[in-house]
Amino acid sequence: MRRAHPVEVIRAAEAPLLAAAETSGDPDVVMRRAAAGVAHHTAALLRERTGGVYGRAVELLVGAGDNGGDALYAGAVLRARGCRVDAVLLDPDRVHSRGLAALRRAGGRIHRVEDLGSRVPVPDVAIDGVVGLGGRGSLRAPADRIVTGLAEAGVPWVAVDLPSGVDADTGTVHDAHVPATLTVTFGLLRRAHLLASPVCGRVEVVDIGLSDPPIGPETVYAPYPADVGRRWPVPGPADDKYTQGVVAIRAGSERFPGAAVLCTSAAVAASSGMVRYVGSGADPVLAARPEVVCHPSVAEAGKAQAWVVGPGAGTGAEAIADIDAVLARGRPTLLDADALTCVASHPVLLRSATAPVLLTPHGGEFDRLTGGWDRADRPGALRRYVAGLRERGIEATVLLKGRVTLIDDGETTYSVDAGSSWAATAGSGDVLSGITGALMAHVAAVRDSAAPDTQLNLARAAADAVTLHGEAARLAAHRRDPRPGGSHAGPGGGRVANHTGERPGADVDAAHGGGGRPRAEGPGAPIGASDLLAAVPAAVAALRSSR
Ligand SMILES: NC(=O)C1=CN([C@@H]2O[C@H](COP(=O)(O)OP(=O)(O)OC[C@H]3O[C@@H](n4cnc5c(N)ncnc54)[C@H](O)[C@@H]3O)[C@@H](O)[C@H]2O)[C@@H](O)CC1
Repeated sequence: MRRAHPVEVIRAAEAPLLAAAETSGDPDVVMRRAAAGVAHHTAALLRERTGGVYGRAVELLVGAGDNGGDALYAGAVLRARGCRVDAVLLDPDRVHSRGLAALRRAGGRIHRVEDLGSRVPVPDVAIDGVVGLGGRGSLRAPADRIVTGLAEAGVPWVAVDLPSGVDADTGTVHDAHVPATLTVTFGLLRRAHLLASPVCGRVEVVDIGLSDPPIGPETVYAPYPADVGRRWPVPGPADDKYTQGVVAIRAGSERFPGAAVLCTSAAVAASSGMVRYVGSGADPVLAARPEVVCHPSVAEAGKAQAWVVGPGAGTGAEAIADIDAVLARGRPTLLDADALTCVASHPVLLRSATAPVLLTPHGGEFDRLTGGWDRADRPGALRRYVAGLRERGIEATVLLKGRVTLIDDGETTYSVDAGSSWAATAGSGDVLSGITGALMAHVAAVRDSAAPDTQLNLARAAADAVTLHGEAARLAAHRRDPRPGGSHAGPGGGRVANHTGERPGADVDAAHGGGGRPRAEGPGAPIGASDLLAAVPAAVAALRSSR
């Protein structure tokens, strides 16, 4: 698992290093170490983009704090490697004076913002040293104007520590922010690197000598794709269809028969156990997947280790009665879509739950459940909602969907960046429910046979399912890419996305890019939920073979 920490923990981990630097008589020794890393990775980006480093133009946008100091020292290193370096000081009276002197000595040029006028030379790369850990809120004028101008000109941004305009702890991306192609941070990931990964670009961590800090309730986790692959359930020599987990699905309605097909088919594709179905969509479900076992009612369904209720299932009296009946069966249950609407209007329903529940709202459904939530603090709003449910005695885990999906069980937050936004398509949530339900059934079956008294780690299972779903979307979109190597890579489809950083086409598209909006997802083509579903086996294979 990757781990990311709150600012308080980072500052505490840095304190002994900084104290030692002070007493050594070289107070900037740590900063220079950090800056050397920034320069190293910026040079690598320059080589990638322009084929070299010598003679390339670098612009530094420098704020008042130590983040600006890092940028100035990095500029001095790049200058020594032959770059032309221009530093724009946003607050010349409070600039880091020793960093500034170092850049001057190296031959860098220094500008005040007001002296820039209508200067338009476009650098090969821009370094964001506006704010780091000490940043609060949106980029302010005139930094916002400079950032937007360069981003629209297609200049890649390297963020020092984290992109300015992104809150380090909440990961909130303010309207005016730096859309980074690359973020270079120091020693430890900050929460924002996992919570706001799409605007961080590739994240590089430079070793500055920090020790591992303690983990706590504010630590954010993200699974490595290879770990998800290692955990993914596949049948072993002693397995049969029951030992791998049976998931039962109550989904679909006259109005939404497709939800039943997508959800059950995804569960079939995700694991080799068994899938039961209850609902009005038995005919289309069987036409798509004859191996699904259909039942006339919840009461008549056979044994299942986990249940999924809600995709397209309706919100009427019958649907509500079925939610109640499913919860009363005492098995881990995933509540999605219409079931969440029912729970929002009848919160008492959750009282029937005698086993863990996983709620999987998107932002709008989370609005309904909470009566409105603080969008400036996504992880905080989620944690508070889960804590409220747990106070009511409900053993709940909540998965808040998005490009970056958050999962919280009251003690642990997982953050999963899908790595692309191709999955933002109708029916994709039904596929996610099926995958997640199958995985829940598997972990419940393993738990029941090995250690029935232990708690289920539903949050981790959900994080694994979201990782697979994102990978399936990416593969589906890329398999249609006719460029050599971009598509038709066959099952496994090539390299698995590095979800901390890889953002194909991480640049900013001027056509769409007012304010530095990230460009769409590089190569690939839009997909539907059926395409995503069809890519599930390839995604399992890709994760299982990733290292
Ligand atoms: N402490 C350490 O050990 C190290 C710190 N380093 C760097 O130091 C940074 C932290 O430095 P600081 O604590 O000085 O804080 P920052 O440099 O992040 O920012 C502080 C300044 O920015 C202003 N500010 C806050 N929000 C703003 C906004 N939206 N627009 C404009 N100005 C704003 C504040 O008023 C304050 O003057 C780290 O992010 C990292 O880059 C590195 O040198 C590595 C070592």
